[in-house]
Amino acid sequence: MSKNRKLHPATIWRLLRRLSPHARPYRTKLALGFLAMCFVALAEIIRPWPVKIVFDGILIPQEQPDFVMTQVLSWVGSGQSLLWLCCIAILGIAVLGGLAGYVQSTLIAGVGQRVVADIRLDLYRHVQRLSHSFHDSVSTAEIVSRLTSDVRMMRDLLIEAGVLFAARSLVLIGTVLIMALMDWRLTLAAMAILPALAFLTHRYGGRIKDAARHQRRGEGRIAVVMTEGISGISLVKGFANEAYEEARFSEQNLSSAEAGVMATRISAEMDRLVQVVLAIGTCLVMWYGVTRVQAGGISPGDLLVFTAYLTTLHKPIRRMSSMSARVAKATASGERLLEVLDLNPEITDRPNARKAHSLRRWISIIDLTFAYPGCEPVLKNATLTLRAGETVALVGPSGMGKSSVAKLLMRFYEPQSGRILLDGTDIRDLTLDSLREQIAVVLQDSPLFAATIRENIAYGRLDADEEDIAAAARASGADRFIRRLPQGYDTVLGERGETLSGGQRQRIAIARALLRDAPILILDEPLTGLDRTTAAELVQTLKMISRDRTTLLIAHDDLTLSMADRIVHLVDRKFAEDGFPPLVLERKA
Ligand SMILES: Nc1ncnc2c1ncn2[C@@H]1O[C@H](COP(=O)(O)OP(=O)(O)OP(=O)(O)O)[C@@H](O)[C@H]1O
Repeated sequence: MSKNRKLHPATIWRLLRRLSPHARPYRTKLALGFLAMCFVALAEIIRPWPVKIVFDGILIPQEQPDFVMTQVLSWVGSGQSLLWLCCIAILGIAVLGGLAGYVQSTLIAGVGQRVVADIRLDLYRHVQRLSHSFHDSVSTAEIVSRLTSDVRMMRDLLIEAGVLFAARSLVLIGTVLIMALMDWRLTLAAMAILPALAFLTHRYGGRIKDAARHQRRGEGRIAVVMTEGISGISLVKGFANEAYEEARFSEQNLSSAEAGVMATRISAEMDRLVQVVLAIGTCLVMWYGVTRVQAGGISPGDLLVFTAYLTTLHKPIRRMSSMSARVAKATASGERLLEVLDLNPEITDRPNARKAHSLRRWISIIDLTFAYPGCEPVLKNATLTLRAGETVALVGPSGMGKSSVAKLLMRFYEPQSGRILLDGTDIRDLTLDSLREQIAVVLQDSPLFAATIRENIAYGRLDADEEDIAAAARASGADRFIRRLPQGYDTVLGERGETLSGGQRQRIAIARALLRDAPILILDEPLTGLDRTTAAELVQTLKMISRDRTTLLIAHDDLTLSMADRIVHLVDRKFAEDGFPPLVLERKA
């Protein structure tokens, strides 16, 4: 049996400790919920007593009534008024118990929802801050699944394990206490099945957790296949690969469903065995209880209370066993959440990092060696200087590492050795935010959001006003086509800006970069996929905006290269100035 097949109390404890701070702000509501829960437990415990009183006071009056009966009889007498009192008590218990139950459920469910929202926010914040290496290794859909369904399962853990466990324990302890006061021998007989129930819960909990973990993983994979199939719908249709996608989806779908069926089957199997054990318990109590009544140890009313209690007792025990299954499922989700929460961003601010105030904006890459985890180095002892305000074009065969240089400049990754200096300061001694504030980026396919054009441009500087946004759009040449759109700047774009043409998307991306007004500009193949006329127009715009900025231009084509002051080749993991044999490119006059 694998280590994970059991329901580990230590894991639950670790999860509760880690996640319970989120419940702390709701202490008052939880306390009120707990109070209501005590009322529910009390109602549950006193529920069978009016019937016992009717039995032992009216139907089969006892010669030697017990303490409770003596008190009731001396108070109310044994006539019609006792029957009335019992009826009113039954009603009262139902109404008040129901009310307390309502308060308990609504308060606790409300807190549960809020706690889930807080945990989700925390996780989202954390995921946003994790380094690129994490995002390289985990798919978007997988992250989304952790943020949604796994977090939802946490509510089960916090509420089920933390709160309802307490409620059910209260009922259990109270009932056992009263039973023991009434007749300890009969109580022992009723308790005889507890070890069997505990064993079943323990044994099946681990298996259910295992199956649930498989199901959750399967759901994560479904989300991945689904996201890819839907977001890449043009590709799927273009290659007429609908049937292939369907088969891929169907395989994951089936495997997740099978894991779900397995979890349900194990749950049902456990339920069946629990029922049998409970029936054995009832037989024991009935048999021994009748003997005790005949021997005069307890009254017939007491036996009635006992059998009623047995059902009361069974309920929390049964719920606890099904709860253990839910907790097991939630623990599997919780572990997945902790896996993410326990990760620390690899790239963070150094303790004495200071803010970047780039004045001259020259960049020196010195003796830099960099490799992606587990890969061959992309750069090896590479050295390059970008003087303040110049546009340096980086050229080289595809896959050589040009974009990686840009990512290293933005400190998305850490080099294995060497340094990158900004105005003479190692970028690792600058705060990450201030470093990235110095840089504006235009990529070959800059991502746009499914938001308005205005919001997409303003993403470059969130506090930009209307005039700044329009000015940036005018400078990038986007203003003309935006104004022709029926909703202008309020036009909501399709996912990833797909309702615009490639050239229009690039102009919006340039406007966004312009709005940032950063001293350093990274242009990573900004004209890819554009026709010659559009590209030529954009080159003019880019030339204008890169004039006073230190610009790293990653390019292949001569049109883009015409913007460069200097051309540098990336060959054999090093930078080399122009004139390198495979590419004969002229230095710009
Ligand atoms: N996140 C990553 N993890 C591992 N390897 C990566 C990662 N990103 C890029 N690579 C690899 O590093 C190498 C350099 O990639 P990079 O994107 O920097 O090349 P490039 O010169 O910009 O290519 P292109 O001109 O085609 O855009 C490639 O071999 C690529 O497969």
